[in-house]
Amino acid sequence: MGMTIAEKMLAAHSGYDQVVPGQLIECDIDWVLCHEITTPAALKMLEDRGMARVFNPDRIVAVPDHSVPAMNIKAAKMYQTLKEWVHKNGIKHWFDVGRGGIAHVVLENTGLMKPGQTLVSGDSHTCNAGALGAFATGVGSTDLAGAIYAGKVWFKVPETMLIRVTGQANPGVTPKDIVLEVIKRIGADGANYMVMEWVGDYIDQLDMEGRFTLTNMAIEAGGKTGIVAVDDTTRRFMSERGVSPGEYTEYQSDPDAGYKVVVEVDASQVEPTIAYPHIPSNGKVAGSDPIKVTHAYVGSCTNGRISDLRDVARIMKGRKVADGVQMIVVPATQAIWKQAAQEGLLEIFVDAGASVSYPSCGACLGMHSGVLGPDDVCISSSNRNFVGRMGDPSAQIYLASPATVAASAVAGHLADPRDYDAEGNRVNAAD
Ligand SMILES: CC(C)[C@H](C(=O)O)[C@@H](O)C(=O)O
Ligand code: SF4
Repeated sequence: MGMTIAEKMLAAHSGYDQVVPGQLIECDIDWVLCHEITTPAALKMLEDRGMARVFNPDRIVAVPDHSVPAMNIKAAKMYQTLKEWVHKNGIKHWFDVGRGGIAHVVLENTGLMKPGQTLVSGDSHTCNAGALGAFATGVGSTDLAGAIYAGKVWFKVPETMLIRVTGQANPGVTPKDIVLEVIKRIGADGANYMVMEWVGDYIDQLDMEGRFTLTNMAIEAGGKTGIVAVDDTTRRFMSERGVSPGEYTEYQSDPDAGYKVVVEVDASQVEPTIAYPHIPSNGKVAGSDPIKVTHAYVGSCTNGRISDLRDVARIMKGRKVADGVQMIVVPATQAIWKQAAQEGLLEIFVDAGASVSYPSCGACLGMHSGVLGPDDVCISSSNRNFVGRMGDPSAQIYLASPATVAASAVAGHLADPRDYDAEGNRVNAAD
């Protein structure tokens, strides 16, 4: 039987010609991504065993992002631990505060991580990098320690779910809506320990930013990772980052590859979707209920990219954030922040009455810069709406595309991005 892309990559990294789902392999890891939250525990484990070394200082990318700039002494210490380790071990790719941003988005733009490679990190959204046609997955601190020490991790070869998205999405429908629709259909555990491989003409036409949004959310369906095969869009993205096709391996799934499940999505039938509290699979059509919001958040490794900010600016331009709503916009990286400034997007947000923050995970996981209080209601472009995720357990989090967040911030309640056309003109019933 043929193999899927994921199986081919895992075989190539474990010395086999062929692997099958369920097989245990010892996998060579090309890249280890480290941030300040989970890396200190891994380093402590190694230290306690007298194993404090790194397999290859050139193959580790370190980016503090969750609790930086530090908001308390504990966070400052975690940052120090990461930084001291980086300097002590000569870790080559260090993106300090002011030079980085959210680790996943920093990494995708460096040109370091290439198609066909393997990546682990002590972070569940590591699946993000699968959009490059790579195998990227989150691991716990013990496996992270193993990867830092030996450049290897044990995996059980996952089954693969094929998600075929065909047709043209209607205006106002973004990759975030597509992935929320898929998670709604299959459930928050629908892809448990499976690779989610995205194919179809909708994916073929999708830019890299949209593909990252799709693979980023694999974990919200329980997936081991998300993958999009390399095509001209990927090649162009890599060459814009100074990497030519000769420098990486492209894998395609065989026509007779075995898939555990096939999910068919007609993009033309998908509507702008909002995931209601408290689980990302709780999707409903945007505009169904005008529930009042107190917070609107644009950012995260799912939707804090330049195309997301442009989409928000399209709707915010010349408008105001509704009274009673606190809107926070967090460009995912320094480079995106700068680009947004150059394009005048940040000015649009500020003029609208939004607060523009520095690149970091920010309020996405309720650590700083916009923690929610009791009974707050937030519409967010991030990826998780679990109880207590962004702060107080009584707060309500609604997940949506950046456009839906912007439309809701202006309206002061959950709203429909289709109320605006591609130029940002109001098209449906006026407020
Ligand atoms: C802090 C980190 C371990 C965590 C993760 O693994 O995803 C965070 O990034 C999140 O989004 O919840
Ligand atoms: S932006 Fe949010 S989801 Fe992404 S890594 Fe940071 S905390 Fe996790």
